Amino acid sequence: MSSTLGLSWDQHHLGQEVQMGSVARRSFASENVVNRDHALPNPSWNKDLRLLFDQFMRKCEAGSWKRLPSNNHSPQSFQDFQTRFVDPKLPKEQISQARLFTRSFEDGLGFEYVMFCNDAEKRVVCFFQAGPYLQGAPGFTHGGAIATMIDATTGMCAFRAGGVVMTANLNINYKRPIPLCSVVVMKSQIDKVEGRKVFVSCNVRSVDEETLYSEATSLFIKLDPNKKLA
Ligand SMILES: CCCCCCCC(=O)SCCNC(=O)CCNC(=O)[C@H](O)C(C)(C)COP(=O)(O)OP(=O)(O)OC[C@H]1O[C@@H](n2cnc3c(N)ncnc32)[C@H](O)[C@@H]1OP(=O)(O)O
Repeated sequence: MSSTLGLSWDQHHLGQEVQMGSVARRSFASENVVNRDHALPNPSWNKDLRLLFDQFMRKCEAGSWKRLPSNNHSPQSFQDFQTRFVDPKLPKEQISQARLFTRSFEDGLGFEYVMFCNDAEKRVVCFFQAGPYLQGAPGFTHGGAIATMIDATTGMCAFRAGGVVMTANLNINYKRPIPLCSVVVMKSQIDKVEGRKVFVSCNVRSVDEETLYSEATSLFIKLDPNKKLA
C-alpha cells in the first residue's frame, strides 16, 4: 500500500512529559472535558499490553527510554499549529469538536496503545492493542487501522528527531494479518535526515517477535515556518 496519510506529529504529545496518572481538566467551548492521559493502563488492556508496559516502565527508570503521554485533544497546541501554518481566516468552530483520531473511541473498542521513545537512538516503540471496532477481514485488524498506527508511530519518531513534520509518503507491506484484540509491537527508527526530509522505517511484530506482520517506510517533511498549509 502506498498512501499519503497523517499529520505526523501528535499535537497532544509535543514533547511534554507529564506525571503518570495526571488528569488535566479544561474548560473548552461550552463543555468541560476530562482530558486524561490515555497512554496508561486501563481495564481494557490485556495481559500482553500490561506486561510490555511494565517492562518498558522499568527501562524508563533506568533512564534511556521515556513514556510518551497522550491526550485526545490539546487546544493550545492546535492553536499554535493553526497560527503558524494555517490561514487564520479558516472557521474556528470545528476546533472545539476536534479530537485525535486514535483517541476517539471508548476504552478498549478502538486504538489502545502506548509509545516509548529513546531519543539518543532515534527510536520510538509502540505497543498497540487493536479493539473490536477496528475489524477489517473478519477476526482481523483493518489495514487502515494498522496504517494509522504505523503513521502515528513513525510520525512520533520523526517529530522527536525533526520537530513539526507531516507525512509525505507511507509505504506498507502487509505480510500477515493481525488478529483482532491482539497486541503487536511497532518498532520505528530514523533511517536518515536530508534537509527537511526525514526517512523513517518501522516493523510490526507479534509480542514474542516470531511473526512479522508488516514492514513500512515513511517520508516526513519538516514544515517550513514561512509556508502556510492552507
Ligand atoms: C499521532 C499522529 C497524528 C496523525 C494525525 C493524522 C492527520 C492527517 O491525516 S492529515 C495529514 C496528511 N498529510 C498531509 O496532508 C500532507 C500533505 N502534503 C503537504 O501538505 C505537503 O506536500 C508537505 C507539507 C508534506 C510538503 O510540502 P512543502 O513543505 O511545500 O515541501 P516541498 O517544498 O514540496 O518539498 C520539500 C522536499 O520534500 C520532497 N518531497 C515532498 N513530498 C514528497 C513525496 N511525497 N515524495 C518524495 N519527496 C517529497 C520535495 O521533493 C522536496 O525535496 P528537495 O528539498 O530535495 O527539493
